[in-house]
Amino acid sequence: MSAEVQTLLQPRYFAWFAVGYAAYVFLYRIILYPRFFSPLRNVPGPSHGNLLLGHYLTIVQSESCIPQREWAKAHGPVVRMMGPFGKERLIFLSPEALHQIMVKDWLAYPRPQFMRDVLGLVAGYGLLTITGDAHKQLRKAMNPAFSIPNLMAQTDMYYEPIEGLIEIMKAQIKAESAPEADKVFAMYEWMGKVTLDIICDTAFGYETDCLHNPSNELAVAFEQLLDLQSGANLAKLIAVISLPFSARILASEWLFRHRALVGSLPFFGTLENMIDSMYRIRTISREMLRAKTADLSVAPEDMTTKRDIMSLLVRARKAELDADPRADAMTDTAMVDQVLTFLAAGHETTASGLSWTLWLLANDPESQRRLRAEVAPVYAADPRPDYRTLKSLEWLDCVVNESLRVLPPVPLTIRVADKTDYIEGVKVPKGTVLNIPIRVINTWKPVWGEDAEEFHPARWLSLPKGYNPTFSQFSFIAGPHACIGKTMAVGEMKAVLVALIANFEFAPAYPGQVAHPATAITMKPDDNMPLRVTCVRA
Ligand code: HEM
Repeated sequence: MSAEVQTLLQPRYFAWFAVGYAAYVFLYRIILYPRFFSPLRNVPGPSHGNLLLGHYLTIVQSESCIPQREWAKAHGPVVRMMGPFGKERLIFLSPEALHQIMVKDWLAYPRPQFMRDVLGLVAGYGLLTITGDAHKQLRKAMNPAFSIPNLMAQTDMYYEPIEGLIEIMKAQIKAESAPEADKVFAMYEWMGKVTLDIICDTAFGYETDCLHNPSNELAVAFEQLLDLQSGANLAKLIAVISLPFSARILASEWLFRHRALVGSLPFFGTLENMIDSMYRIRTISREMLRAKTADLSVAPEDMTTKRDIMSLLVRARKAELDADPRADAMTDTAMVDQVLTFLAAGHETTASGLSWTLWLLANDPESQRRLRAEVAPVYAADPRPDYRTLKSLEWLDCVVNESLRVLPPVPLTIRVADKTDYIEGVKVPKGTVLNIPIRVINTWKPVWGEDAEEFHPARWLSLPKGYNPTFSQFSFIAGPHACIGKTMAVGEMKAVLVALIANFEFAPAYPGQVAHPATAITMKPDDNMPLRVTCVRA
């Protein structure tokens, strides 16, 4: 080694290099580049925000999508905002841009790695985390479970949990000694139980009955996980997950056994409960899979019955291995991840959608009365309306569409540009993170008018001129990554609402009640949505 190289390797020179590099990052990447050199520097948007963190803290500490909505109002449908360390982010709202990002060039705009890692951890490495050919293949295998004939056959399975819910609520109201016989229910908690029972039964043929069994392990673990949902905890998770190998370590048995270590850490302590609940949910999913694999009725030729999600997966794997025992079939761990994806994606979203709908109806007695007038005779004729009947109820359709528009359970999604390209005439450099603020798109005044942020179900009876059926109400997004469970979720919400509205009247729990949407991945009421419930049907 030459003397010059030896000199350069001395610790004090290393320190100088480190200081020089940090100064370069700070001065050039964080201050100079976004202001003077970036091709995005002239895209309209808010001023640069915090020197180091940009608008990150504003976003994490605010109600979901509210800052983005204000920026879009001030700057228009293409907005530049700042992420941490000088990283620029773009917001796009127009149908043309959304079509390019989500539909036409979807492969060039995947979910960013940190998002896939977070989703993989809390919702399994499945449809939500893969892309390209692997995604196309899995989606094709899953589609039959969400076909209209399958959903029509499935609708009747929603009613056992729904009837259980109605019975419990009536009994609890009756037990109240107050003469007006009403009771405040934490509706989000009850919606969580009913949707968990429904998804476990319809998707996995697994009976949880968390409605009657509050200590059900799966329900308790999900409750614990959802209680931790907040922008701050999500930020901690993203910080941890960006470390190498952390995603796998966080899901490992070793960390579960040593989770107390995490609990003792300052700042990151809350991750202990997250590790605990995620591990328990995985264990139960593994049990569901084991039971299903052992169920001999899930035979490859049995295509008429057992079209639930897990049977489809188990059957596809069995057929693959029967044809070639050395085939590279899905492992048990990969199958558990699929189970987790459907449990997580299909349960809490629908519970939040239902809770927000009840909240909006509680604050709009006229819309609620009109809904009751529509559904009560249907319910009286048959308390288990089928798929077609649910679909035919016009006002119910307006209410569900409008609630999902104003308070979408998934308020925001993110993509990253995998190549440099132009969107809406803006040159978007490779690596730019794109914000798709669903809540802002859904309440965009140039499309929906001045009252865009208000709940008016009647607007669906006469849609505005600028309405685009794919991109104006974007709650399930569009394109190859669009929600596979959309039709199921809407049908399930309608079935629950028919029974609830036919039997009960909903009002705010106390005067001046305000809703507080808490967001991490989904947007849920952070106070479990207490509502005052009165029985209107014996
Ligand atoms: C009101 C209820 C629901 C809402 C608002 C909703 C919304 C969404 C959204 C916005 C996405 C796209 C996420 C992204 O790409 O960033 C998505 C994807 C997905 N949803 Fe839903 N969802 C709901 C219910 C369900 C149900 C009931 C299921 C299944 C039983 C489900 C399964 C999935 C899956 C598997 C994906 C990933 C699709 C893919 O990438 O191919 N969802 N959902």
